[in-house]
Amino acid sequence: MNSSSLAIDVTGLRKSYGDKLVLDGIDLKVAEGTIFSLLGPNGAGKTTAVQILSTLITADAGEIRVAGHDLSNDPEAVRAAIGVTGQFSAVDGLLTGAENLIMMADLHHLGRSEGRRRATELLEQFDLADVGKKLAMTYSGGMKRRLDLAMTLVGSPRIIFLDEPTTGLDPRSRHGMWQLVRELVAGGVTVLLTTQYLEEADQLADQIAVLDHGKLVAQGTPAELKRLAPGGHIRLRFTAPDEFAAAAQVLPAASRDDESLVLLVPNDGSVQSLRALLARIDDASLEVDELTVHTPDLDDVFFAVTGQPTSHQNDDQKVTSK
Ligand SMILES: Nc1ncnc2c1ncn2[C@@H]1O[C@H](COP(=O)(O)OP(=O)(O)OP(=O)(O)O)[C@@H](O)[C@H]1O
Repeated sequence: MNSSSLAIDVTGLRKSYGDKLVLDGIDLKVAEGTIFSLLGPNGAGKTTAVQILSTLITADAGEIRVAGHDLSNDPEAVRAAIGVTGQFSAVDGLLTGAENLIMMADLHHLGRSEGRRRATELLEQFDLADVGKKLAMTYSGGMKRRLDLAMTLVGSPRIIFLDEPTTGLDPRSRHGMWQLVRELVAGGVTVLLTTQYLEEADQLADQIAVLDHGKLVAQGTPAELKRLAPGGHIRLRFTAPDEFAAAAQVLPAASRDDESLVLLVPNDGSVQSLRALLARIDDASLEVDELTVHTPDLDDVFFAVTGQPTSHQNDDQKVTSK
């Protein structure tokens, strides 16, 4: 990749706290106008990486360029090009949404009328126009996150760091944030996103780097990473032992769990192969209690590359016959 088209270009980044090595020589290449996700469990070093790239703390070693500027020589230029939304919100609960935005506009020296114009525009864009005159402390978690992101955008940054932007949000607010992030990138902004949610990285990221114990253990597009994981299967659960035994005869490739009356049939998750399996079940007049399709997802990748399961390993799509 041509280094001039990289929004973030990091080589050999290292950081220790005392004798604890937090980042052990990581490389990150983030193309302009893309979403790059740094994915990892708690304590992997994600926040430390964002703090370094956004000039809040210094690295022990490494070459870092952000928006074309060398971070150690020209941190001011880096600061002018970036916006950061962290785990700790910049929102002041005792100000209204509009006042929070105007305060940011003042910090960016936008001038009074331009500041108001920008605040109104951002309240609209972030679906906060109705509550713009209410105190931010009355906002829901999702609304506060949206306001926080809107405040980051007041200075029109080209690169945005989002540190775990949806942690603690309900699914609806999480989807709302994802949509906003997609819109920002469609407008040409580059996003570096840290998350511990595999689904979030899968939904948003063009490129994902998996960070574990301060090292990058895998990197690629979501599709490339999924190829690292073992294949998918269809899980069939039966209530009647004789149905289970008959099904095991009909589907000899399946691995069986006699105790829970479950068969795992290797399957690529395509509609075609699912249809073929259902036809075989139908032909043999088998009574299946529950059918679950398990396609390899980033959870499997995570497990494959870190050896640790994630907290939401069993979120498969279930189809129950009752
Ligand atoms: N100021 C500090 N002093 C000492 N150790 C620190 C400091 N900041 C972070 N650490 C340690 O560095 C490691 C990485 O922390 P970091 O916050 O970067 O992880 P993370 O991947 O962002 O996790 P989380 O999702 O919990 O924020 C942790 O073990 C943490 O305890």
